[in-house]
Amino acid sequence: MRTIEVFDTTLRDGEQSPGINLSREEKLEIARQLGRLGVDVIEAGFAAASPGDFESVAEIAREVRGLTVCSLARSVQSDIDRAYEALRDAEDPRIHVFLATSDIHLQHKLRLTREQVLEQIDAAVRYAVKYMSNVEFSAEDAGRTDIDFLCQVAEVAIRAGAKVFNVPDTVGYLTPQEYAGKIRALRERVPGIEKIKLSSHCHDDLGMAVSNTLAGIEAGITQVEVTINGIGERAGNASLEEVVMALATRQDFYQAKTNIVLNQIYRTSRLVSKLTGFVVPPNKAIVGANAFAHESGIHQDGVLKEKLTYEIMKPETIGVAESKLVLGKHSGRHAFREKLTEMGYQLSDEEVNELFKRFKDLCDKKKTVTDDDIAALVDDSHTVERSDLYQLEYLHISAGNTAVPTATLRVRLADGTVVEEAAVGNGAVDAIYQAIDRVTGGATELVSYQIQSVTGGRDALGEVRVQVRQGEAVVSGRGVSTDVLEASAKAYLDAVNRLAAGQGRSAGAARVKAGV
Ligand SMILES: CC(=O)SCCNC(=O)CCNC(=O)[C@H](O)C(C)(C)COP(=O)(O)OP(=O)(O)OC[C@H]1O[C@@H](n2cnc3c(N)ncnc32)[C@H](O)[C@@H]1OP(=O)(O)O
Ligand SMILES: CC(C)C(=O)C(=O)O
Repeated sequence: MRTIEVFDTTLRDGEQSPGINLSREEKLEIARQLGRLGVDVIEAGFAAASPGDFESVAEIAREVRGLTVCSLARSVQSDIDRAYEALRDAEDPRIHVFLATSDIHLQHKLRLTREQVLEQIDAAVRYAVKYMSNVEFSAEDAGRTDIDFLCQVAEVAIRAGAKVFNVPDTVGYLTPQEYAGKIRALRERVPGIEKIKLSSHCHDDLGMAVSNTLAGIEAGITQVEVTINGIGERAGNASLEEVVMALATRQDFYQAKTNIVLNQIYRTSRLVSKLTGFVVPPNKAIVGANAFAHESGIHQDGVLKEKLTYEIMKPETIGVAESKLVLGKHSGRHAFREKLTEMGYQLSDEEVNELFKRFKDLCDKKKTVTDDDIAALVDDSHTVERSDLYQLEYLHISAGNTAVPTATLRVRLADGTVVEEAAVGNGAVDAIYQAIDRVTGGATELVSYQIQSVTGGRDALGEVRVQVRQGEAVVSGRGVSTDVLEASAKAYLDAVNRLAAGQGRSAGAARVKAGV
């Protein structure tokens, strides 16, 4: 089994993402975590870019042990000098020299001929090798470089002393077959290439960075340049977690492994996301919030019976506690029952079926159904069971800053009779309560009214609690709904139902409790 070296460039190419600017302390924190993650090389920055970058590279070189620390440098002596100075205290330093090799870059950017480029590569690598033996050369835009010229470039760099030859698909242009073809051609045609490390560095402009990296490995790449969460210039780089987990999960296919400590992957991803401010999309492979979450009933049923049905890797492998069954409108009874059991409810099949209907109704109104929502549903269903003289069937409110608040409602009585009433009030809630009083015919006084959100977000469940008095009797009522006016109606009816069931306390005791 081959071991593929992981060269992490989160702190160099990753930081080149528009919108990311890490402080020295943040870079050091990430570098330390990359050490725990077990990467082989950290590209700590581009020392010549700024005094801040220089200091970051120097600090990481001083502090982080047990791996190679590297700095990028253009093919000019001043950049190589700065890289060397910054890496002076590293346990195992590497200078990473680069120069573009595609005709487009030569003609428009560098304004050099191919001969001049070969000379500059030779001179730069030889200059860097004077400082240290561990020198990497990158042929920038190798992806669009003519293969004959790329072979010449590799030959010159290797002859000058490069120990690593990197083949960047700088603009993410190649297909996996083309990238693998380039690697095979280099291996077949460049003398001495088998004695050095051959490296990939793929960008994601067409969404093929990971595929190209993996195709490169199939073709003989021995080092992969990657970033955490795939951050990097423009659309980003090949993501470390995807490449590493593809190798780990499909060892049968790739016959290759890495030194990465897999259970540090999730933690590293979270840290980089937090410090860069780049949120990981929920559907991101490996580290996205949904990567191990199942919502649809058929999948949840399968996972409950055997995780292998829908999980190709274990969440705990990458450091995620466990996979989740997310309850939503696509969920089925198996997962719903499992959730109720997990929450400590022991309910009959009939109760679960009844709750399941109400859960589905709630899912149509609410994007995410949380444990609190489910607890509220269960509590609410118990309320209905206890007091079922009046049940709300229909509620319509008309209100506004210039309209007279009006409530129209339909209530079903225990004997099946349906009563409809309408009333106006001081506000929408008052109008509802007036209309309910008309239905029940009771002279009921509202003692207290409280409203709160059960869960977070704009689609949260609202919970209304009321106390009402009828003569000497005072009772409480509770109602829950995504619509606070419906919750208000349900709470009042709950209280009225308790009164009807003779559950009221004496007004004296209630006054003490309610502080009235
Ligand atoms: C594919 C990649 O990711 S490469 C890395 C990209 N990263 C960065 O550029 C981040 C850090 N860069 C910087 O801070 C600045 O660009 C610096 C400090 C390196 C240089 O800044 P400046 O001296 O102001 O030059 P500027 O960036 O405007 O232009 C780049 C110059 O370097 C030249 N150049 C580009 N690549 C190389 C190279 N590999 N070797 C030698 N010269 C190069 C360009 O041709 C241009 O030269 P010119 O001034 O003669 O036209
Ligand atoms: C400097 C090289 C490795 C690079 O970042 C690229 O070509 O994308």
